[in-house]
Amino acid sequence: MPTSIAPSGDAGTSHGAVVVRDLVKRYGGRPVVAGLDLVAHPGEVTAVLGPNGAGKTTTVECCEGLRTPDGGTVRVLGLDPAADARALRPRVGVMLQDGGLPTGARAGDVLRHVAAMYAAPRDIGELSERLGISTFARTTVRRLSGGQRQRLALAAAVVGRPEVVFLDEPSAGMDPQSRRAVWDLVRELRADGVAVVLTTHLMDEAEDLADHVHVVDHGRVIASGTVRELLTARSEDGADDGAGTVRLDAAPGLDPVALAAAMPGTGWSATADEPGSYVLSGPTDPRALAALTAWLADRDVLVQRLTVGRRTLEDVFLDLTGRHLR
Ligand SMILES: Nc1ncnc2c1ncn2[C@@H]1O[C@H](COP(=O)(O)OP(=O)(O)OP(=O)(O)O)[C@@H](O)[C@H]1O
Repeated sequence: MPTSIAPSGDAGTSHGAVVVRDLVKRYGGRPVVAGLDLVAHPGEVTAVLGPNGAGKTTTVECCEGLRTPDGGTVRVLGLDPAADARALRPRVGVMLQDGGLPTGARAGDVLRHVAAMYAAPRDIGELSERLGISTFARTTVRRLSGGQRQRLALAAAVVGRPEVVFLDEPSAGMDPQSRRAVWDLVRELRADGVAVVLTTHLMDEAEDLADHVHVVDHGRVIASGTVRELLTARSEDGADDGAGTVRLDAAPGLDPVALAAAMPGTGWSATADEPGSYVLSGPTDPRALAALTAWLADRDVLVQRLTVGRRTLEDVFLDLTGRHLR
């Protein structure tokens, strides 16, 4: 594996609003969560980032007490989510991927009903306004669009002023304006000291919001750290991977190892994404690009497209697994 980014070191501590240790969950004998560790702290956004089927939702559902783990331990605010469900209910907010909302009720009534279950709920009018719920408050849930349901589910998750909030793909299917409203609300929750656990396969969501990211694949955390730590992680040979990515389209069949070796310094890695499409990661500067184009010219290879960009969590995932997040 072309990296030495370590899974979270703090997963072994007992501190944290959410502490998951060595979690195992099987479906039909198949482990979909296979020894997963993570910790989420108050006043932080913790992102669980991974491709479809990585085990993110299953992990969060174990934290919510909706699934029973087959192994390992899960503690939320120091309590067992299954055994202590009653004590946790007023302290934990949950936004499920499918909304989990009663489909026959009107949106506004759903929110009022949920708010009434809490001792000191948020101001419903203010929450509805900022999430744009007022515009569809009289519409029944079954007639709402996917994005509207998401916003209602988010409002229902936070209306009771929880200490911990689990948000599963919170901005999936939303237009840019709604997404901004959701992200602003998440930042406000963090500022209020809430522990926010966010599952997503959207790298920009994780990059923009998360204080700490756990990258999950095949039911395990394969890398963990702040976004900055992950983007500037050091490769196995100790060289700095740097902050740059060069994407190159040219003839298929170029050797990625030779491509990386053509670059100045030791901090370069390269992968052949698909035939004729290459991604190089390393300290991108004018000298590096000159070396690359000279190497290609020496081999009479015509560049069809060459783009230079900053490294993203997508690149980190690609480096770790050889696959794309989506
Ligand atoms: N109730 C279930 N019974 C059987 N298999 C399940 C069940 N729930 C989930 N799975 C399987 O477990 C694996 C992990 O699913 P999970 O929903 O946890 O992944 P995910 O990372 O949240 O993916 P996505 O981003 O698509 O939501 C998938 O292969 C899924 O098909």
